Order: sequence, then structure tokens, then C-alpha cells
Amino acid sequence: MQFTLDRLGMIYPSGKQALKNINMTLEAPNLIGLLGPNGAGKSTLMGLLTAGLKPSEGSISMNGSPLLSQEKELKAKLGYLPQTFGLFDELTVWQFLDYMSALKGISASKEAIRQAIADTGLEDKQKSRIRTLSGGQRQRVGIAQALLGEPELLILDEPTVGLDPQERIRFRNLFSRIAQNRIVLLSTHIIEDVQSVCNRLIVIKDGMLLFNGSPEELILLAQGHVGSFMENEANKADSSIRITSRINTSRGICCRGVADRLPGYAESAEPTLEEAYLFLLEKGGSGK
Ligand SMILES: Nc1ncnc2c1ncn2[C@@H]1O[C@H](COP(=O)(O)OP(=O)(O)OP(=O)(O)O)[C@@H](O)[C@H]1O
Repeated sequence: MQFTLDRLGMIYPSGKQALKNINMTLEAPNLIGLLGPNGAGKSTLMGLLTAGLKPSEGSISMNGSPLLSQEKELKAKLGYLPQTFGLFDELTVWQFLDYMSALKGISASKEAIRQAIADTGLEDKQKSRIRTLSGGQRQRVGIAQALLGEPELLILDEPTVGLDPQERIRFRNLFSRIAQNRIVLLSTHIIEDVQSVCNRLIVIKDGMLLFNGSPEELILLAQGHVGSFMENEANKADSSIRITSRINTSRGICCRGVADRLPGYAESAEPTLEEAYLFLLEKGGSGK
């Protein structure tokens, strides 16, 4: 399965340009992390890929043909967790997933539901009404409906929101397993979610593609732009460095930060993925 985005742009009827000139290819297998600050255009990009939105500029093709002429085929291949979604509060978890399976036209629905419930750890909640679930449990039901029928393309808009750290780890591992033979695209603000599991990162800001590559390539971009220094040794007049962390040590507060040109008092340090991402956002970056 392959998607090609060609000069893709989106202008909402309000006149807001949410995406500009996006060019990229997404192919299986891939676990792709979609990163960007609030309002960057991540949900808009996901809306276009799921054909819920129609592009105002450029196009998307699926396996070489226009996506919008293959909406039925796309729906059969797609599992989608939107940022906000409605659950039917009076249904039980099983009933809701049964209903979603029917909408998706899944034939062996019992097995598909059982698998989705097992993958999301909802076994002991399958007979509970959705209104009685916690926020994190509801999010898991949202993920479960996206997983139904083993879709070839899984698009997850902030799937780990509301999940506790243990659950986040569980889902990271699950997404990583699923992505072995399909495309999983997940948006998040949490770098830990993409670190170690995503083999590819896409960063957008103000509707523009800033980066499209591996986590290692992103870290390389920030090499020489991350420094550490003791706070009491810093020259306060030189504020060119943006502090990313402050840690108490026996010698005082040790700071790390990113800068286009490191000030003399900072010692160059190996960038973390989070620092590389912050550096890219500060700098504006260059797409690939
Ligand atoms: N239906 C809409 N009508 C008009 N403008 C919209 C609409 N939906 C989104 N926007 C605007 O388009 C831009 C991109 O929004 P989008 O929701 O795609 O960003 P995002 O990266 O998903 O943000 P967040 O991380 O906050 O969820 C924002 O400026 C937003 O205000």
C-alpha cells in the first residue's frame, strides 16, 4: 500500500490555510510519528488521508490512483481514531464494537472484536456500558474500534491522550507490532511515544513540512546545536540558547539547551530526540 501526496494544500472555508505544498510518500511497512505544535495541521493532514476532508490544492493518490475515486476501497482498508470521537454511552463495549464491525462490513466480526478487546486490554470491561468507563478506558475503546478487522492503514490522532504511563507503553508496543506489515500513522505531542518505536518522523509547523526522515536523521540535524552548562557560570547577557532542561546537582543547577550557535560557556552535548525536535521547531528546519 502506498500513498503519494503531491503539492497538497488545505484552505478551510474560513480562509485559514492549514496545509501548504506537502509532498511525500507513505508506504507499508512503516510506523510514522506525526509531530508538530498545536495548530500545525496534523489533524487536517489525517482528515485528508482518510478522505474526510477534500484538498483545496494538490492531490493524494493511493496505489497510483486518485484517493477520492477510491473512497470505498479506502474505507475497507482504514482504521481511524479521530481526535474527538463519539461513543454510544448506553451500549456496552462489546455492543459498540459489534456495531462498528457492522458499519465496516467485517465478516468474521466476533473474532475481530475479541482480538481488538484483547489488544486493548478491555477484557474485563467488555460487558460494561461505555458511560461507566474512565477517560483512559474510553480512549482504549476508540483505539479498539480503529483496530477492528486488521486495517492496512491505521491513522491515530493522539492515541495516547489520557492513558497512564503503563498503558502508553502497552500501546507503543502494540503499534510497533501492528506496523510490521502495514502503515501506522500516529500524531502525538509526547516524544517518548515516537522515540524507539517509530522508524520515521514527519514534523509539520504552520502547515509546512519541516522534516521527513528517521529519528536518527533528526538527531543528526541538531548535532553541535545542543549544549550543557552550569547555570551559575552562564553569561546572562547572552540569551541565544533556549533552555530545554534544568537539573539540580551537588554543584548547582545543570542546564541543557539548544541554539543555532552555542554560546562560549556551553559545552556541546549529544542531542536527545526531544532536543532535536525543539531545535528543528526553533530553526524552522528543512524538508527532505
Ligand atoms: N474546520 C476548520 N475551520 C477553520 N479552521 C480550522 C478548522 N480545523 C482546523 N482549523 C485550523 O487549521 C489549523 C490546523 O489545525 P489542525 O487541527 O489540523 O492542527 P493540529 O496540528 O492537529 O493541532 P493540535 O495539535 O492542536 O490538535 C489551525 O490553525 C486550526 O485553527
